[in-house]
Amino acid sequence: MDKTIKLVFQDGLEIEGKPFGAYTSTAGEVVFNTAMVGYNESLTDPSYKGQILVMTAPMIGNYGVPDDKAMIDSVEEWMESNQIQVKGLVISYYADDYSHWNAVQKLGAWLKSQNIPGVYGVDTRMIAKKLREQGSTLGKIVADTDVDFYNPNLDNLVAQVSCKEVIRYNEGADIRIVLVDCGVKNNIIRCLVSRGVEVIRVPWDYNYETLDYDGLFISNGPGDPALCVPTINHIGESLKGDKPIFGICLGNQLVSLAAGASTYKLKYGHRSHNQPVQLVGTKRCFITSQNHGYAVDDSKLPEGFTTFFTNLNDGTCEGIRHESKPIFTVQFHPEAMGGSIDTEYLFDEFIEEVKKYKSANA
Ligand SMILES: N[C@@H](CCC(=O)O)C(=O)O
Repeated sequence: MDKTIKLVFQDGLEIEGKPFGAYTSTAGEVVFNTAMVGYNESLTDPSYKGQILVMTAPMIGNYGVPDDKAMIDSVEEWMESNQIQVKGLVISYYADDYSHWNAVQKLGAWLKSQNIPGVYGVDTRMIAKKLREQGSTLGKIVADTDVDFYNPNLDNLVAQVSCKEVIRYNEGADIRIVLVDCGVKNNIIRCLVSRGVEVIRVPWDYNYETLDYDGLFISNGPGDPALCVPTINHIGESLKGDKPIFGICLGNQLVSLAAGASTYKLKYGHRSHNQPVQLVGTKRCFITSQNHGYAVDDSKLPEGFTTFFTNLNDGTCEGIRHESKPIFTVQFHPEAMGGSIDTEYLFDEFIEEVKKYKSANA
């Protein structure tokens, strides 16, 4: 008889599916992503640490998996980090046969090689509707043995995915950017390096004020932002100075917390590549790539800060900026990967601000 595998929710709902990837049990927070493409990028995005990812695109696996070991300029060429970060993957139709010019293996084989279970043959749109109505919930994938539910948001996931030592890219360039790695996606490094700057990637709790640098970047990352106390304290010190600061996703939340704002958990988060955001004060809308469960409460921002972008679906805060200093942060992902690149220009604006700062302080 063919093996089966179950997705079990905390409220008792059990959904039986077919296994692919590793035949093993796991637990985490169940989240859904409605993007039509980008499963390789999502699976390796460190912000998904501790989560069981439900992808609602009807067919997954059809374009295979590229070489996850291939490197360009010291970062994985095709992936967003050096390993699969999700705890498990749940999809509707699994395409075991793949066809794409850069694919080297099947999705199922790749999951198996990293001991990550997959469930297919389930109604992922029903699961998305359930999570939208009830909110994010814990769940588990049960193969041969049962496991306990696990809440990743109680753990310091950032410490697990951050680099352990300082890494420099494009060393010797004129402009030096400190990148606080809370679980950085590789495309953020690519977006900075391709603009000709040196990137000094430091661990999440590193005291970067000991370094010689011109601009500060705070990365994306997993879990509850309020747990990143050392990072928040370091950013608090930086906010007193004049160096340009740019933060993405968790970076937006950490800069906001350091400034004195608060964060809260959204009912089910934003995870897709078609989230519309409005640049406050204009009628300009950008389509953005997103992956987050928490948000900044902009109903009471600290003095000097104002809302940068607003989500046009639910009105939530999509970033803040300082009224007089070159400090701005966004909840969405301007580096995309996969997703729309409408807002990649924010990297250019950041580097321009850093250049201005550097020449004014030369
Ligand atoms: N972990 C945070 C940030 C996600 C990210 O940086 O991608 C959240 O879920 O809201």
